[in-house]
Amino acid sequence: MLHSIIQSLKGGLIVSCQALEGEPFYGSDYMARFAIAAEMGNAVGIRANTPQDIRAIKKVSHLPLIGLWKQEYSGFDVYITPTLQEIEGVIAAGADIVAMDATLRTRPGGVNLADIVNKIREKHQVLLMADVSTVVEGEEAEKLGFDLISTTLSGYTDYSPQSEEPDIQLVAELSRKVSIPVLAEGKIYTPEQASQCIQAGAYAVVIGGAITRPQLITKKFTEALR
Ligand SMILES: CC(=O)N[C@H](C=O)[C@@H](O)[C@H](O)[C@H](O)COP(=O)(O)O
Repeated sequence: MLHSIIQSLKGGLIVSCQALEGEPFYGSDYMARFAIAAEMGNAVGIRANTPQDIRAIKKVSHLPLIGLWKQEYSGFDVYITPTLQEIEGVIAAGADIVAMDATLRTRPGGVNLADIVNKIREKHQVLLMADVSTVVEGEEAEKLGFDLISTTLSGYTDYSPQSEEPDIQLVAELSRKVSIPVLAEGKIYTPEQASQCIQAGAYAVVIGGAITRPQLITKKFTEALR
């Protein structure tokens, strides 16, 4: 079952349906509609933030769902599903895959990533996705027993390349160096870039803003007219 979920993502597009408070499309109903639109466009999976959005999407879509829960803890940089509490919340909401920060940065509560992975494995049958920003973090995630890796955090840690472009080099290098699937995620704005990621070795591609954040899409066009 878990293996067939991974298989079903191969070579496909996963749409990240996320809006934070303050964004025009903030709200689980909007996210559910984006998920329906993604399915109509032949996406193979959905990525979603918060138990509330995950539940709303699960009601309208049968696509595999990568769940996360962004939470900020004062004094810590890690915010994507940072502690066991958020992980349990995402699993309880019905996510098929739990995405979490798998950087080597200090986590709230001082808990280490290996302990977190072991604790989930003892209790749950769920796939684990490591959101990383470097090759070393990806290699470490494979050793810890993650099922998939995503390049989500490249450009969002202060020691990874700060670029407006997708980190295709990271996708390529990681795909060569680890044996678990590597997903390309972050700053992919065009179909050509998505295709380049697959050619570079990505198992699948995750796109968020370019599909589900209309204010960002609009800005790309208005900037081109300047
Ligand atoms: C860094 C971070 O917090 N990334 C988040 C992870 O879930 C989302 O805000 C992104 O939308 C997602 O990764 C897809 O990326 P992009 O929207 O660039 O296509």
